[in-house]
Amino acid sequence: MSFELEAHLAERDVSVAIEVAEGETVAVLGPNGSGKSTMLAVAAGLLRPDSGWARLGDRVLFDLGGPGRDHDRGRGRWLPPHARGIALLAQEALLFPHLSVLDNVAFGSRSRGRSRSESAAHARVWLEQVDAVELAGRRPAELSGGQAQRIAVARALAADPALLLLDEPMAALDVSVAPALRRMLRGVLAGRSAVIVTHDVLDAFTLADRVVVLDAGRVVDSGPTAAVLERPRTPFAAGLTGVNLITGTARGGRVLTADGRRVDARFTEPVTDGTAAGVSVRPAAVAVTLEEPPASCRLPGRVTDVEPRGDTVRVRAGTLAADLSPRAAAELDLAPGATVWFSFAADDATAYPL
Ligand SMILES: Nc1ncnc2c1ncn2[C@@H]1O[C@H](COP(=O)(O)OP(=O)(O)OP(=O)(O)O)[C@@H](O)[C@H]1O
Repeated sequence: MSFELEAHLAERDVSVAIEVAEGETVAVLGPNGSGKSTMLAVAAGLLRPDSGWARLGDRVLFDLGGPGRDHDRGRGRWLPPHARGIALLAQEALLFPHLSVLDNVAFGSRSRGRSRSESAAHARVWLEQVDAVELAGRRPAELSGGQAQRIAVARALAADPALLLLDEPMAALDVSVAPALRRMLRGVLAGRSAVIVTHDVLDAFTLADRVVVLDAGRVVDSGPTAAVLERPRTPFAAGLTGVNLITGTARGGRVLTADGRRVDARFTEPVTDGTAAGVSVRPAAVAVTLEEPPASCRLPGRVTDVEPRGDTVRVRAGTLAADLSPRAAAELDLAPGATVWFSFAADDATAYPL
């Protein structure tokens, strides 16, 4: 079902909105404290905002009024968590420790009055979906973190939620088990309306149709995953994908930075002179020289960091980064504080309106 939410919380300085189309998975990304968990808690009914509203399908989940809202319908409505048709999956699996895996997954169905055998049969179907049938008889204490999270997914899905909320489901797991869980989630999220909070850009690329980027309690970017992450509008989004973001103003088919540098790049779409524009360029496409190069895209910088990364060396100067071969880095003999030039070919840089 489609989902729409708007929430304003003065005490937390959070004011956010999100839309999820029917069958779509939206990833919510943002630095610590940007409001991701707050947004999920409001959607799940665990936290009441000062104002805002939400609907799931054609049902109003809450309507506490707010800016631009027609207050005559459903005013003051606040459905409790269990009446929303929403399942929230937390970082930790939070299984009932005294119940077997099967009974954990069957719990919701049992508490809705279905028979024991019917609930168990239903639970087995969901255990199959998460590839964990063989764990049915175990207690939560006998599961690994990854296994417990699979069971939590089965339990959440067994309630047949119209919307699934996932709060960093991979965060508490060992990196070695995350890929298998990510694959499983990709299967169960297909065609389902879901919101996933994550710090991991790989989750966004693998699982989400669209992303919403939060910063300091506001939505600062949203759109199709590849467009938002490959053409970032914020330093945070650029940092997630590891691309350089250079911002400025469009002028005569180029981008003019605030300190007067001209950057040539391929524009993805026509832009009007004078409007804000961004340029993204991968660190691997950036060269570093000591002398000012003839390249048309060149920016001066003072080295802040030189970091070996396997077969490349990342050289940073403030927000600019370049990946050099170890040999090139050694020849330049770079150290923090050195003054250098970063340059790249216009063909390697993408410019877009901000
Ligand atoms: N229980 C609380 N009481 C008051 N303010 C809170 C509470 N929890 C969070 N906040 C504040 O609300 C804002 C949003 O926090 P929130 O936890 O939603 O961010 P987040 O993006 O989920 O962060 P993280 O990535 O660290 O989990 C922050 O300013 C935070 O300090």
